[in-house]
Amino acid sequence: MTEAVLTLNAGSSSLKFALFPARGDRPLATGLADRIGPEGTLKLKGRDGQPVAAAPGDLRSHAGAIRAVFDSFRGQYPDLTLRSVGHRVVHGGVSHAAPVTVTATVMAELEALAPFAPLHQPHNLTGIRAAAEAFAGVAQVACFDTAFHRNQPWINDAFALPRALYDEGVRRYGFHGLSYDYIASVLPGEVAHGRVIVAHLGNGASMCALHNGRSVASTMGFSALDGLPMGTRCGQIDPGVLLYLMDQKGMSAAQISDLLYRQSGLLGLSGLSNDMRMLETAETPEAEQAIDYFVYRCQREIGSLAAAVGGIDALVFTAGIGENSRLIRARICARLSWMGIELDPARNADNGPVISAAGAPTTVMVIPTNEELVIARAARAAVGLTEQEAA
Ligand SMILES: Nc1ncnc2c1ncn2[C@@H]1O[C@H](COP(=O)(O)OP(=O)(O)O)[C@@H](O)[C@H]1O
Ligand SMILES: CC(=O)OP(=O)(O)O
Ligand SMILES: [Mg+2]
Repeated sequence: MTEAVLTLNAGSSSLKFALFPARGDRPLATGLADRIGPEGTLKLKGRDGQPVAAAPGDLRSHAGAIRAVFDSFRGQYPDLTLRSVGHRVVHGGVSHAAPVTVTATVMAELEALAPFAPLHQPHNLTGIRAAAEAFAGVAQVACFDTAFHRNQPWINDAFALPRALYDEGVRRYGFHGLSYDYIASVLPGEVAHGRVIVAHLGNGASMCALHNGRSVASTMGFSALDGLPMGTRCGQIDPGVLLYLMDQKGMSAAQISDLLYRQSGLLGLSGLSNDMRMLETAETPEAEQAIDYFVYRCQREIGSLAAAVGGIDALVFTAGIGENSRLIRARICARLSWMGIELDPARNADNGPVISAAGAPTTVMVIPTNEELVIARAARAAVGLTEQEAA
């Protein structure tokens, strides 16, 4: 019998899967269901990363896609027993500082948080409902992007608004916590207990200042819009702009939401693409300005987070841009020599793990993130599977 846990990361139109064994860090298989609906597609990879044929299935719904993925995995592992399903859930609100097994009460609580993360949370909950339908009786475990930040000091949790708003949940939650949790768990000994800034630079992008492996401050706040500019999100913005859009241009909340979440950031500035790879090769002045803006805001946020923890021992790059773009890393670090940051160009070209120059006071690293593994560990723990690595 192959005992396994499934992890699920639900986006608006895609679902990422990984099947993990009862013990060990390497997935047995991974999958991506894209454009769920009439034109849904399913791509699967085996343990060696090679593509595997998908079983036929109904990709019009999330539940259908989940079943098709699991049937495909069962084709590879005929004696597969699923012990639990772990889900990335973007928002856990004020109370969830750890993963939780989903009950009807928990589900109602998470539904009530949907207005706080309108473009992420509903999809996460669809994933939970679909998995519960596809695998009746199997534990569904919610793992929150916000949980890792819940113990930040009040001063980083609050806005300078009337207290009643704080009390009703208008706080700086911070996101990408599963990614930061993973990075904190693999930091090398000499920096693990120190002060570290982790730059999660993907399509969504944020940074987090860690001290002794715990989150002290982060760039995202109440929503996943704040802080750094992103693929299509604006990042930090003067709230006066929103008042102007409402009062003077008569824009509705839905229109403003679409503008800030889907039409801004790298896409809005470049007029070309949200994809950093494309901007790096495009030779338009607007694409260059979009990169300049991204780099500059990264530098400013690093300075701000360093101030929050009183100076740093290490800077870690992760996620799509952070792991792969030597250009962006070099450009961000170029103006940070005042913080003891100096890159070794050859190490940077090799994508790390250590990319700082020998003898530089601040260690700079590239560490690939692994949100799936954090989810898998929580899904195992929830059903009492222990974590010793299989021999
Ligand atoms: N080699 C590369 N050079 C520059 N950017 C890259 C490279 N590989 C991936 N990226 C960028 O990483 C981003 C996607 O990051 P990812 O962490 O996968 O995002 P998400 O999980 O939020 O969808 C895109 O902007 C993509 O262009
Ligand atoms: C919270 C968040 O921004 O997530 P993502 O980067 O997956 O959009
Ligand atoms: Mg991501």
